[in-house]
Amino acid sequence: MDLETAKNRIEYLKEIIDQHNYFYYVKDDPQITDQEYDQLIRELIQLEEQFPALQTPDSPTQRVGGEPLPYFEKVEHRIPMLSLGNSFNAEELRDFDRRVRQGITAGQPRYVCELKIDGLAISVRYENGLFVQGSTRGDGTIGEDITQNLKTIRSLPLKLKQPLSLEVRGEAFMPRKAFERLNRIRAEKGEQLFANPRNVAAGSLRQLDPKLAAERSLDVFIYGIGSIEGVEVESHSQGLALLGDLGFKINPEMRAFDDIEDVIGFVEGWTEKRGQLPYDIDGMVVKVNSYAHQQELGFTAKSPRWATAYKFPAEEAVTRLEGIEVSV
Ligand SMILES: NC(=O)c1cc2c(=O)c3cc(F)ccc3oc2nc1N
Repeated sequence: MDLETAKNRIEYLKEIIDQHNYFYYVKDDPQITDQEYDQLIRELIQLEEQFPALQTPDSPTQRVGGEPLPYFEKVEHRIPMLSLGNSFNAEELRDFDRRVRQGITAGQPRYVCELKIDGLAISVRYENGLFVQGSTRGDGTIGEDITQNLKTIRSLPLKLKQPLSLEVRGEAFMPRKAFERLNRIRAEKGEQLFANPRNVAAGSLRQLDPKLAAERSLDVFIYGIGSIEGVEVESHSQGLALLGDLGFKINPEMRAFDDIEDVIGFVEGWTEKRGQLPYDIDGMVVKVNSYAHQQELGFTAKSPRWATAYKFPAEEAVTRLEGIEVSV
């Protein structure tokens, strides 16, 4: 095969494998069998080995990086990654609503409510549509560069559907089934079990060997735009729709409401239902939808005034201790 033919075949294979990655890992709706997929990947690996000059960083074969890193570089967030203030009950959500209404000068607030995924907050930067860097929140201003580990998360695109330059925020997590499978294997080996999926996700992404991260079946939901060039976005819901169109995995359970009483009904409804989800959530996030309203409301030293995390009441973890029941 000559270079030109190989170049065309490699471009075709990258495109088709990216599409099938999207269907399988982002839409959870595979269009071909695993065998057909593996055949495509194997052909691309062979062609890139035969024609090394044609291998590019955004190739699906580049997801599991090279050798373990000696340490993580530091990354300064251009837009600080803040943390959410908490609301613990309906009355505190009403207080949040009152503060929002006092803080905006025009219009009524519209709220977007999302599941609060219990994982590790990450920031991912794309330039002209290509994944260039991923980092942890760190202290909100300085995080750790975990690019090599984040590239192993198949639901995080290496190449966007449009060549945009932007920075997105999301939560990397371990699905509960993967967590249970991992602990079963550790139990068989007599190793200490992990306490919860969140610890495993954080631990897997903050260790230095990308091959280990690649084995942990991690996943991600993208929940916000840190910064974006060349596109006017006016609201959080519009931003999420754009992120979905670009190929990001967006959590489908978000809902928008105009009345805080409806927000309260929605978040309290999830207190019971959360056990049905294939991943852990530790609450709900309520955000003011309009970016103009968010701009007016601004931030405290460490949190946005336009969002709050509704924390579920602590689950009654009942343990049997020498025959008596205690709630912890
Ligand atoms: N864990 C989450 O599922 C989740 C977390 C955050 C944040 O931490 C967060 C922090 C901010 F300063 C602003 C918005 C945010 O929105 C968020 N939205 C989410 N869905």
